[in-house]
Amino acid sequence: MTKDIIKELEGAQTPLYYYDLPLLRETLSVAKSAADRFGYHIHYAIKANNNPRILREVSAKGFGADCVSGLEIERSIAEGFNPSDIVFAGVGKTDREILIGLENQIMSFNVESVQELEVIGELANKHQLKGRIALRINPNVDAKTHHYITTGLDENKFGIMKHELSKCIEIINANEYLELIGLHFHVGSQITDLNVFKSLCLKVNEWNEWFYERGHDVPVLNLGGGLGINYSEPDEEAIVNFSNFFYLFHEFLTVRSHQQIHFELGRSIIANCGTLVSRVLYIKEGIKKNFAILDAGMTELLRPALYQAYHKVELLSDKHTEESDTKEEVKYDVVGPICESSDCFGKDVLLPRLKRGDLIAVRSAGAYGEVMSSRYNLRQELEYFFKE
Ligand SMILES: Cc1ncc(COP(=O)(O)O)c(C=O)c1O
Ligand SMILES: N[C@@H](CCCC[NH3+])C(=O)O
Repeated sequence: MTKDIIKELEGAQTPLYYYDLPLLRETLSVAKSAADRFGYHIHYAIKANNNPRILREVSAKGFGADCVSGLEIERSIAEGFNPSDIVFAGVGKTDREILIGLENQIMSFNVESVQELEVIGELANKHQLKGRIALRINPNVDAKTHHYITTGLDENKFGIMKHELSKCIEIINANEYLELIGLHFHVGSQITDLNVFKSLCLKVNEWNEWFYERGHDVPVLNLGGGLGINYSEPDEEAIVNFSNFFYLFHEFLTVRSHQQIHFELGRSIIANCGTLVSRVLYIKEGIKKNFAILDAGMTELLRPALYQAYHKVELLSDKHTEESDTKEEVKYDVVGPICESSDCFGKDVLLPRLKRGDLIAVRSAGAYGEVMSSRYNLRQELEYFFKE
């Protein structure tokens, strides 16, 4: 963050979400050109951040959208995404949400159970609207990430059970309003070990072959998202290595010439473009610990409390260092104001000696930050700052 922006933030109401739009544009360009090299398609996972200003930037670059609710579909269309580039996943789609997808003729329903497929079939029939289907298969690949954000194991609720796939094919074949367009996979989020994606490719190859042998030469293979970022180095690695990621799929996927490869990327696109900016309310020097109490808490950024996730915490106000004659550093538990002991952004965080009013940045908060915020404790509405 440049000095002039920090100056502007000094006078702003906190807590606020700061979004770096030039970095977002650069990230989108890098991701797109890395994907274009292999003719791959990217759908931005709206669930990571559905702020309308962000969505407009993403849709303007020609990305598709990956949605998990009817309202996400409606918002993405309102913010410029083309319905024919929208995919719709989720284990609990309501009839109303399915109808939104059908009426907008989205690219595909990523179907997660036999019953859901039956309901989509009934509604498609009733309204005489085509429902394009991608069957979400649970490939039983360990994403080696936090167990709360692992989705592709047999014990997870996501995807259709292997023994029910033949039944799905029967349902689709029997309904002229259903069309099988593809297979969908997603094994988890914040995956930093690329070998996980290699294992996924090998499973996808098997399933692609399995369907082909049964007469279904599906045009679309959707590999989901999950590419992780480096939370420790938000400046040094502001943009993840999309080239390596896509190259891996190029190397290990066996694809027939007409098949299109799709991805659903959320975190890797938006995480580093967002920072939660907060102010130190109080410093409490305890017996065993020093606490820096911020005006932001788990209500603004839930990830540390929910997944013990690491986010880099930094002092923003540079006037602090100019004024201070020592470079003394102190360890703080950086906590929020919420009545929960898990309301903590970091323990024993080494920071310059803080004082009331200092601005604090909680980095890499662009993905699953604002969207997971809540009004618990009747918190005030979030504020925003967009770097243009
Ligand atoms: C089905 C599906 N697709 C895409 C994503 C986006 O994942 P990420 O933000 O890790 O790229 C998720 C979230 O994990 C998901 O559940
Ligand atoms: N909300 C999670 C990721 C879940 C992704 C959606 N399946 C996080 O903050 O890391």
